[in-house]
Amino acid sequence: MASTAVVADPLRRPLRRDFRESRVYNPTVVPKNAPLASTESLGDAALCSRVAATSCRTACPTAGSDSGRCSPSDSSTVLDMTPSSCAWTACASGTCPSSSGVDTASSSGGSAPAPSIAEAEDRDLMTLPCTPQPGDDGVDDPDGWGVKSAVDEPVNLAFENIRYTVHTRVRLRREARRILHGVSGEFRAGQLTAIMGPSGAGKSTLLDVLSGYTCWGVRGRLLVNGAPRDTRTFQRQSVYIQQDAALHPQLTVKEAMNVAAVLKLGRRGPEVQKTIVETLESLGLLSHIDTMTASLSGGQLKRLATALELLSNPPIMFFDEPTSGLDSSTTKQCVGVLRRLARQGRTVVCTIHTPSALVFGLLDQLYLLMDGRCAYNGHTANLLPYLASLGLRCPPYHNPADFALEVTSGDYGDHTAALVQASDNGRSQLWGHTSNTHSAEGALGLARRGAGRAGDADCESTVSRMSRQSSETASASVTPSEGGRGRCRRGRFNQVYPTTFWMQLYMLIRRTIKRGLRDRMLCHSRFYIHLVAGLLIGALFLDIGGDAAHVFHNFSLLFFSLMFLMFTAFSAMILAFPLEMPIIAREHFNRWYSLKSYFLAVTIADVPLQGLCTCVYTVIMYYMTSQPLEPARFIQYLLICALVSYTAQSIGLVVGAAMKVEHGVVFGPLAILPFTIFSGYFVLMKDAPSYMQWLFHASYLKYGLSGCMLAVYGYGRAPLSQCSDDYCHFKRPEKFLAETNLDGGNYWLDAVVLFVIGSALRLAAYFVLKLRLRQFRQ
Ligand SMILES: Nc1ncnc2c1ncn2[C@@H]1O[C@H](COP(=O)(O)OP(=O)(O)OP(=O)(O)O)[C@@H](O)[C@H]1O
Repeated sequence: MASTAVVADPLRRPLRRDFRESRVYNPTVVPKNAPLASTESLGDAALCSRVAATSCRTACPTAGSDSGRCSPSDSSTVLDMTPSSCAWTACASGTCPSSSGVDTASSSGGSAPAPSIAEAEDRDLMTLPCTPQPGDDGVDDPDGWGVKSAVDEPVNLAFENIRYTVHTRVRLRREARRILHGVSGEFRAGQLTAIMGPSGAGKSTLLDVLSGYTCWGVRGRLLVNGAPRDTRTFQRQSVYIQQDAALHPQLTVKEAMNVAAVLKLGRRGPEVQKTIVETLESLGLLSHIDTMTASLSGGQLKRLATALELLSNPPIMFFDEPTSGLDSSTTKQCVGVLRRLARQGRTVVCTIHTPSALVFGLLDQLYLLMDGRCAYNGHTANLLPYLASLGLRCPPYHNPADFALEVTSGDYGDHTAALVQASDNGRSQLWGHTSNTHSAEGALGLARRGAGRAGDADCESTVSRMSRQSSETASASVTPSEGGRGRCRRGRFNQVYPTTFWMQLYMLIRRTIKRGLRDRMLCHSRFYIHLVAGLLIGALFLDIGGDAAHVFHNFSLLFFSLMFLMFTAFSAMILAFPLEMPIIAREHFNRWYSLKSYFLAVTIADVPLQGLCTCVYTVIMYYMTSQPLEPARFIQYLLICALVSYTAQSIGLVVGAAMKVEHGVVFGPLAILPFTIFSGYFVLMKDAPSYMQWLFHASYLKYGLSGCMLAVYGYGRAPLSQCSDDYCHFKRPEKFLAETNLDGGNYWLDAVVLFVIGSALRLAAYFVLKLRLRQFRQ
């Protein structure tokens, strides 16, 4: 009976309690020399209990069985398929959770309602003085996926009447489309909640909305620990790990963790290193600490994405399809990790597709969506009774998760109205709790103790309260809520980050340079392309620079060189943002850094490489083609080339920020071609129709070409000494400048205009990126 007290009052458990500690929660309750259940029987008992909640086929262990092994249930149980119809008996008398010891409603040795998987596991954990087993939440844990640290402040999240509308264009008409139709619910600390539903039901959308990732177009009420959600605080409390674990492939696990630690914790040192090691160890990644991210498996990538966000020990974690692409064993382990995170007092919410019966049993709460409405909101163990109450009986030998999806997909007819009504679109609390569940009551306890702001001593559901308030004020349906436009904008872009702007910039520049150096395609090949092109062009136009007979060829050479540098600089940049967008979205959303520091880092980090490439090409070409070997002229020429590269990079940044890779590759060159036409090389400005001459002023390449020509031929250059023809009309350089309409030019003005255009475009690229990021999240 001692253990009864423990289980009956889970609220007394300390908040900062390691999951493993729960096994010996109250050592005084259980005598030291109490008989222990065998490892085997415990494992089987846990397994039996898990299956009990999901499928009664193998749920009911033989009453009084010492072995504790599962035995097939009788046919009536099979047909009934409701967990409550299953008998639950202790697996090993005296040590395992006896019915009398756990549930006061069930008498010793008699039949008691079958616990859910969560109940059974937690019962095991809370009452048994057993030796810690691998996978102490009931999941086999060969990799040691235990998670150690508990949260400081648990957080309950409630939402009421959430509506989300998107605006799409159909045949040039803007049409509003409602994705979420006034759903409500509550996700509690200490529980693992899964959002399930058929494809397109709105699972990811709901997660996006609840996490704050999507906020434009959202209406409804969101409460955190009973108080209206404060976006900034919530950002600090929560992390969102999206479906595709977008990570930098060129970093090792350790490097990725180090960057995350500095940016998320704002400090380094031995303490932080210890945290990193512990986090990696707890997620089974320590042995891969020096592995490049690109070499990690899908499951390891997802774990790394979790580890990165776990560093800041957030009390709320959102996971979008964390098990997608994983095999059944890894899926089980992955959900086991989420469950452990929840057991440490976190609110863990994930979307999941067709979980197996075993995985389904690891979930605490289920939020079932169909067509943007809530079909069920309650404990996983109550799902089948709930459906049965609506006349939807799960066929024998069927996975309850599959059955729920079939029902919501319409395989058994259209039950949308009945399901939405029965769940009151998520408001109903009828199915939320099972008696004696660690999860539910534990969460309530956490909420009571940790969430003082809620001040909700009588455990009245936040949703119920919100509903009541809504009906009292009768304004819920029209009140622009926390998700409203203005709040959304302010909240997202004026965040407070754990580190200063300069530290973010420093870390991001370091990371970008490191990645760049390891990216052979973008870094090494870029360098060699410039080297080879310099040699080729130098060989083709060998020694023509000082020959008055080849002034026009030299003009073409200088123009081509500008074009070459322009295209290479542009091409390198159009890929920068589109490929990184998922990473930027995740890291920026999870408060690693501001967009400003990221943008600046990306643009600064490319300067050394682009500068080196420009120098390599220019030096080789300049020397081989015998341009004037005067330091001032060479420096002026190099500067103009660098400024053209800078401006072309800026255009690449604008295109990269505005378009997807595939669009950028097609439309990008079109964005820079007009600059070449209006550069003054093909048609002189004075020869163009007067109504088109302004376009020459808008072409930055015109300033580049003018600057180059002035650097090479301008400012009183002496007549060319060489003339390989009988007659050389342009022996005097100023004559050629006059011919090309460049004689009145000013080198420094060209340089300044180029710099201004390049900088203005960069600023534009920043705002385009900001806009794009916003669209990316819609
Ligand atoms: N920005 C948007 N514009 C137009 N429609 C959208 C937008 N976002 C979501 N939708 C639509 O809303 C519905 C729900 O999308 P969501 O991605 O949330 O579904 P889901 O349940 O997560 O699906 P899946 O399981 O296939 O990932 C889909 O029909 C989708 O096409």
